[in-house]
Amino acid sequence: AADSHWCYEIQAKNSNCHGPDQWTGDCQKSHQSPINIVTAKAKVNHDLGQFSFSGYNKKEKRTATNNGHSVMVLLGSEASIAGGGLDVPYQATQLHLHWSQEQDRGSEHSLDGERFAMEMHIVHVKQEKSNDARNKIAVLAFLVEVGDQVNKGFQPLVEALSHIPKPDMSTTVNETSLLDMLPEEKKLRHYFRYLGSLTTPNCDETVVWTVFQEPIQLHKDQFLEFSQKLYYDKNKTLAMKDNVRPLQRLGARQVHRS
Ligand SMILES: Nc1nc(-c2ccc(Cl)c(S(N)(=O)=O)c2)cs1
Ligand SMILES: [Zn+2]
Repeated sequence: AADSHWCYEIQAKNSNCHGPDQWTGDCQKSHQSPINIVTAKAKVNHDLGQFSFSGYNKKEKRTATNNGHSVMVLLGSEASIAGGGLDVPYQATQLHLHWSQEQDRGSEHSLDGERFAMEMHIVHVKQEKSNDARNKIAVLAFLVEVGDQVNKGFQPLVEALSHIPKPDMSTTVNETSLLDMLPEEKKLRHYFRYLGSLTTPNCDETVVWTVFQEPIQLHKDQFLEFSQKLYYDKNKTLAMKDNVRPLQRLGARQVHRS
């Protein structure tokens, strides 16, 4: 029921769902995400080499869904990553985003206290079984900056948003390649790495995080579509925005950098 379901602070104010400080599962543990990354304290690790992206350049029709917390694009495991200091290859399963309406509070991670307009997460899972559960999932996190440059690679997703205003609605996204949505590959050499969790319940502490230094550029109008076309609820009373978990304590963890 809505009372027991998890939600973001912006929703908890007006309904009896459980906001971030009431999230259960692993959400109250000590290796949580997101975090603020103090870039000067990140330790250079030369094992953090370049990523090799496979299937990221394939133009595919995909399904986008409003799942009541974000817009999620299913990636049907035809894309995968290797390298980037990861122990084995990981298969992409989905991408989704977090955002606000303001340009400085829509990202989940922050860099030296700076927050961005949005954050895109491409979620991957390990191809083979392994006993180490701490890195079962690999999320590639891209910060998004807003400017006057149209991001052509984002356009198919932006155009799909008006077809999925309410939770549990899905639509087809025309040919997009993941690579077209990202900063150019040679700028993806610089990234931060740490072990953390899902930023949504049950906040499982099974994620090896990669936060790229180079932001994605999006046009202001493309950015505004997310908070203007999507809703958290079926009555379209609450626009979907600020689907951002508060910062978590780093604790004894070390952040590394490539
Ligand atoms: N129902 C939903 N699930 C998610 C989700 C699932 C897996 C992962 Cl890994 C994440 S996150 N933000 O940690 O990347 C979010 C969002 S909304
Ligand atoms: Zn996410």
